[in-house]
Amino acid sequence: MPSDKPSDARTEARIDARVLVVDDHVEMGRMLQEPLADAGWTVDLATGGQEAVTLLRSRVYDAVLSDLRMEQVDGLDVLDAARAVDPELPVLLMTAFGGVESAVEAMRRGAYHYFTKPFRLDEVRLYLGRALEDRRLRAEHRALKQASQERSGLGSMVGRSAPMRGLYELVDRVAHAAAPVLLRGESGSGKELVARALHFEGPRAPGPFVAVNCTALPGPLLESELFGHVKGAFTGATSVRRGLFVEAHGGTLFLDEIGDMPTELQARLLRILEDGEVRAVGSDAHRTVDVRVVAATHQDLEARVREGRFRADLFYRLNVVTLRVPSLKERREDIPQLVEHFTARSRARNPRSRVTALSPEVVAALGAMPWPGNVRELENLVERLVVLVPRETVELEDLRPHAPVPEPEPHPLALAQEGVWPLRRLEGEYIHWMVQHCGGNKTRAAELLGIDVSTIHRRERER
Ligand SMILES: Nc1ncnc2c1ncn2[C@@H]1O[C@H](COP(=O)(O)OP(=O)(O)OP(=O)(O)O)[C@@H](O)[C@H]1O
Repeated sequence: MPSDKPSDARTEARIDARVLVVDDHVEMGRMLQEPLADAGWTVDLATGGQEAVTLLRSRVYDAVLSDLRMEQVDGLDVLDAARAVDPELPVLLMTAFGGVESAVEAMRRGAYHYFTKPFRLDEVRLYLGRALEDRRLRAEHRALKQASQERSGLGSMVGRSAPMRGLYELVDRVAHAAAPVLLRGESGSGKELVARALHFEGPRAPGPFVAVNCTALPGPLLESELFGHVKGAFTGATSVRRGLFVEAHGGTLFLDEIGDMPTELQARLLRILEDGEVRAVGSDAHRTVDVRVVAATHQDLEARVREGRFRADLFYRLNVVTLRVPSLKERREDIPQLVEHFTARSRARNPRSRVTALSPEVVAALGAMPWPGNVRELENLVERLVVLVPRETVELEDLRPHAPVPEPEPHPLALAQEGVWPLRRLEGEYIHWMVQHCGGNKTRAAELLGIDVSTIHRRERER
């Protein structure tokens, strides 16, 4: 039986939609057309199932309202045709009293709702409105999900330098494999971003991405956080905890700072990686989970293995696929693009800021800084400038209080004034000066010098 009338207010909202009404009695179709058009929808009429099927294949509809019993092509055929062109297209059927059996069959095949004749027009309008609203919400949800995936996939990573291009290629390949991954790289270089990209670029994207920092919790807490615990497993375990491995089922578990994981937990982690079975603290039962582990570290894991602080067997298991995330120093040419990206992001977060850009001198100075804290440090500095500088363009004097701006190197011509330098030496010094002047961006320096970037690399080696 059709359920009770929907009473929710959301059906009141007007939605721009195109509805197909199907009935082989023209008058019946016309009778429905007007009130539905009054509700704000565009209504097409099909006189019979055959015409409806043709229309469905040639136009995009948002909902179908069809009579169930029709000559030749009936409502069930219309339903099948509608679902073949768009499995989410809501189909509502009208049936005479006595046709309930086929209406039930229609519901089984995916119809949204059925009305038993005689029905009231406001009832049809209400259910149709609800179907359209559900469809709109579903589309909206899909769009949001896709946008958030793009934000989390490779699309969220900034930088076109050679090391980053190499990394993207590897991420793309590794995302589709099942083996655990070890990410290595300095603190703040973007390891978590890479872990997310591995998740969202691969087949596990619809599943959960769960991140945990192994240094954030003391051993026993980390253990129950990861593997879960049963009620009463230890003092204070007043409720059941599923654990992050179970939460990440079907997805990815990101174990940040794996080098700091206590050795007892390392043994348990190894067992899960080997047989996929998790046992909650205080429980005898095992649960099989399907989780891809991505671990990250900025430490020298080989040294920790030698010191007996990291299990060699776990290290070998994790080290099958290793990706190295380059430090910011190794990809200085990405700094201008990162600066632009973080400026735009900070502006969006601080709408009262007047800053729209950093001057080319500031960008060049940022390009020459050492960046021990990598991208995170650059991101924080840009945010500070966007919040604090009361001008549209950030100049060098704005930067000085916030960062150790390197003194510009003297121009080689000034140095050479004292004596005579062979032309080749002057050329070498000039190339070096230009690279510094461009904040380490060799591509830009090569452009300004009118030479190939490989010449810069060669001359630097000779220097
Ligand atoms: N290529 C990149 N493009 C854009 N933003 C980046 C990039 N790399 C890093 N970031 C940003 O820099 C910050 C630090 O990155 P992330 O947390 O991924 O580093 P991490 O290597 O995991 O650091 P830690 O070792 O300290 O955990 C984040 O805000 C991240 O969004």
